[in-house]
Amino acid sequence: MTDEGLVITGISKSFGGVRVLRDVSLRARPGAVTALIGPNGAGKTTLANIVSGFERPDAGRIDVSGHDLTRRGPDRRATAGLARTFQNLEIFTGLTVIDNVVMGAYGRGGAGLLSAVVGLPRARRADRRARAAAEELLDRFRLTALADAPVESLPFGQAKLVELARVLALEPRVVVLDEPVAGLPAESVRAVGEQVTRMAGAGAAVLLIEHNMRLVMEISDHIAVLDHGELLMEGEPAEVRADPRVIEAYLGPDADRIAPRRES
Ligand SMILES: Nc1ncnc2c1ncn2[C@@H]1O[C@H](COP(=O)(O)OP(=O)(O)OP(=O)(O)O)[C@@H](O)[C@H]1O
Repeated sequence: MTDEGLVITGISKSFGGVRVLRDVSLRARPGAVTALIGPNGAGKTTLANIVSGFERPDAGRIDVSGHDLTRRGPDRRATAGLARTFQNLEIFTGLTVIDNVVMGAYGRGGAGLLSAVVGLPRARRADRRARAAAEELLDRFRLTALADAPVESLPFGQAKLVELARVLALEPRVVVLDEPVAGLPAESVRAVGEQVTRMAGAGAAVLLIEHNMRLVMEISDHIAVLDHGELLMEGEPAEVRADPRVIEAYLGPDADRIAPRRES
């Protein structure tokens, strides 16, 4: 069976009688970057919370790789191959850069952290594998020189890269990234963009929530626009950028100045 990636069907959600999402359906295909954009308060993070199991929808369902996960908690979704980053930095302070990434590599299975701590032989093998995977990721993110630095000593941009490397170490099939470049300097934005493209290139279904339109237009294969909790439209970057409804609701009249998608 072909992998369906992330399929969001008919999601609705209200908080205290206020409707935040109304019948939202959306698909993030494996091997592609699907962006979810829209004005502040449109409901993007709420949808990400529902996808990752931190909020329950009032209606609708969430499928990952053909499995209905609507009633599953975040842990069960992680086992099904779903990973998520948050608007705030989620790193393990008190650990080094490499140990942060190793934690991700443990998360994808093997002997588990507890048996590793106890020191079982199988766990030692898993530990070596996790370390090798983490070293490779640090190399990819150009963080090798900082491997043994305490993660909290890093500038925000680099700490964000560590977070992304940890998520990649999970080898997720579906990744939800909530504003991964907010507050990052241009150089880190480029590095994150490269890695997100690479994640999709490796076959992951990426759902990218982001306000940086230059990045969105450059790395997305498909864009969905949420406005007041409803899907306004979806399409390829060029279509979205030119759509009068999207310009009116979100992009503004300078939309044509946003860089087009790089042809590969
Ligand atoms: N737990 C909650 N209780 C009550 N209202 C909430 C809750 N979470 C979100 N909301 C409301 O739901 C609406 C959508 O918020 P959400 O954070 O999903 O939007 P967003 O599109 O992610 O915005 P931004 O781009 O600013 O991050 C907002 O009006 C917000 O105040």
